[in-house]
Amino acid sequence: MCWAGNGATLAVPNDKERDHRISLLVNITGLSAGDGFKNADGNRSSNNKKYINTIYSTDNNNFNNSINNKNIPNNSFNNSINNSIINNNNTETLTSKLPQVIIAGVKKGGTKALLSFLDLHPHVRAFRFESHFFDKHFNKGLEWYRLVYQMPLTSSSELTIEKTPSYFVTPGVPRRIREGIPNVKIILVFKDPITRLVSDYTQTMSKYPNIRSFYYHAFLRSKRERNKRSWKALDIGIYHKHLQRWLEVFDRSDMYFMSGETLITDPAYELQKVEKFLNLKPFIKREHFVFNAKKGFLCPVINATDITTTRMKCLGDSKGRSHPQIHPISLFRISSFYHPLNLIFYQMTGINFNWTEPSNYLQHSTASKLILQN
Ligand SMILES: Nc1ncnc2c1ncn2[C@@H]1O[C@H](COP(=O)(O)OS(=O)(=O)O)[C@@H](OP(=O)(O)O)[C@H]1O
Repeated sequence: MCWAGNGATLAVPNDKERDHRISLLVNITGLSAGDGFKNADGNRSSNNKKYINTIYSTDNNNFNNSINNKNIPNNSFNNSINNSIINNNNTETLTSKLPQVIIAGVKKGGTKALLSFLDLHPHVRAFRFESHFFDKHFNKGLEWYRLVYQMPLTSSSELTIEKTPSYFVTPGVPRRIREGIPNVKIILVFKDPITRLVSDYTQTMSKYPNIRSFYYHAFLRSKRERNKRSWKALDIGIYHKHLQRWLEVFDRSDMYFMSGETLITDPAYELQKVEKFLNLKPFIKREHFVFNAKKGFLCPVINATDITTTRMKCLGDSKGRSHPQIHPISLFRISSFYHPLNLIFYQMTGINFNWTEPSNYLQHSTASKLILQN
């Protein structure tokens, strides 16, 4: 199994699996191998083989485009498909399964780190893209999700896992997941909403360098645009509000809440707890993670049993960005907003995440004395 870092190599299937995928698509679409799928404009694009090859392109954008441009008749997915392949040793049938585990958020909580660390486990197969099936593609049907969206071929002992962080905040998603995959387990990684917010802002800055200041977004924009939507990034951190929707639909025992902070400082500890939650054989150890000074994070190592052949696999550049400095007074003000909401969230989850208290942001600031005195 190989982990695709951000924008890095995609797990390309072997020939056998690729041929199998092609025949599968030909079956479910009713097209012959020479026919082409139509793109969004109704023009025939390329032949199916080329289409499949595009799916397995090593470029994430190509993958997403090929999925978005496709125009496959919906009802053809209602047929039940004999989707299986014999593994290389001819010992077991592998099938594409709907995910048994979904990492449903939170955005910037450490979801990619968690997915890639879990993928170290020999009985886990991570789906490497954010499918957005339950929030954006639900009308395409579960078979589309499972087959056309390329859930990996797995044996009966392997778990398929995917992550789409926007699920956490999208109303309707918990119920869709529950009804679509009744036995699914949900994992949520929570980070201090302030760190999460700054991380989110940093990501937006990297895409739109001319974005207005953090201060503007946090304090001015919502006032000025009182009747419009307030800053969405701020809303994501109102965890108890979003979690309520999940708890109305899922048993607490089917959900695992993780600390994004511990995932950074001691990933093995968190991963071992997840192994228990998923009834996986214990596998992940502290030796699987080595601190990389350049990255500033613990990175997973492949082949951790033999130190001479280990290889570090840090996450890509978009994970672990350096954050802009935000004025402590701004942080204090936002923290004062989140703090009472965090307490409700701690009560709801039964976990004290111990996130930074508002006054801590002011400890080294002269302005703090003024604010605390008044
Ligand atoms: N080992 C390791 N290496 C790098 N980064 C790590 C790691 N563990 C956790 N993290 C944290 O993951 C944050 C990104 O979170 P997500 O993957 O959930 O982001 S996203 O929602 O998919 O965009 C990312 O946020 P930023 O620091 O803002 O980049 C990291 O803090």
